[in-house]
Amino acid sequence: MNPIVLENINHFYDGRQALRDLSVSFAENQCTAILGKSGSGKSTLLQVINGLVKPASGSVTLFGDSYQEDKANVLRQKLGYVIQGNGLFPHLTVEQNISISARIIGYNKAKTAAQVNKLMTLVDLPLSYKGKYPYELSGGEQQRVGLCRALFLDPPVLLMDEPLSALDSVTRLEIQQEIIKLQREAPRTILFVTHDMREAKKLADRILVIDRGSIEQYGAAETVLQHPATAVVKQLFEASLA
Ligand SMILES: Nc1ncnc2c1ncn2[C@@H]1O[C@H](COP(=O)(O)OP(=O)(O)OP(=O)(O)O)[C@@H](O)[C@H]1O
Repeated sequence: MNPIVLENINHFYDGRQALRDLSVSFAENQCTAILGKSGSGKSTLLQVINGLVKPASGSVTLFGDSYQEDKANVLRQKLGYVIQGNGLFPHLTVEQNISISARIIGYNKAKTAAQVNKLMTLVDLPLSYKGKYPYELSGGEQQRVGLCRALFLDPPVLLMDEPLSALDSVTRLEIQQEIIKLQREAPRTILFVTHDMREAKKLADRILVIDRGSIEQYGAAETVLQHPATAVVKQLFEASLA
């Protein structure tokens, strides 16, 4: 069973169509890069999957369940979500940011601390940063904290919306390596939005290209990169590598 299945999704903002009869499913433990021009619907697609956006029509099935069945909270716990610019709470410390969902699941102090330590170590954040506030961290460190927060409940699905786009190329490379390491040690289903073809090539098993809310091409990363199916995909790849 594929953990994420979308069928005939349509969504509109102020009458403008953002997703257009989109049907797609994502296989367990595969990493998919979502590519497309600005405004093509990539973020909306992730938000439909995590239940932040309720589509005008169509169905979203996660692990065999839909959001309609009063299971939204349980479903959301299966999804880690990392956004561009990290979305950390400025008034909370690194430790508090990472463990914000501890209460939902009823972790005690010891379990919470152990999970924070484990995740910070995994992404190479010094444990001495636990008491720091986001403004005291660099952009790359903040992004790592965002990643730890998304992974706190050990979700089987990780959704990342341009997690590395604001970072310098060295930090970007480091966090890409950490994502690869994470995926090797504890594979999960990852969907990440990126504008960077090299990043897609490095991290993704599969590539999904969307344009004006519809799927332009979806397949194994190598196949899509070597054989762009349409002029839109070709143009996107050329622009990204220029
Ligand atoms: N909250 C909103 N209210 C109104 N329109 C929106 C909203 N969110 C997105 N849109 C519009 O829906 C379309 C798809 O937006 P979306 O953010 O999903 O695209 P995207 O591919 O992620 O873009 P980008 O690469 O620039 O982040 C765009 O035309 C956008 O302007």
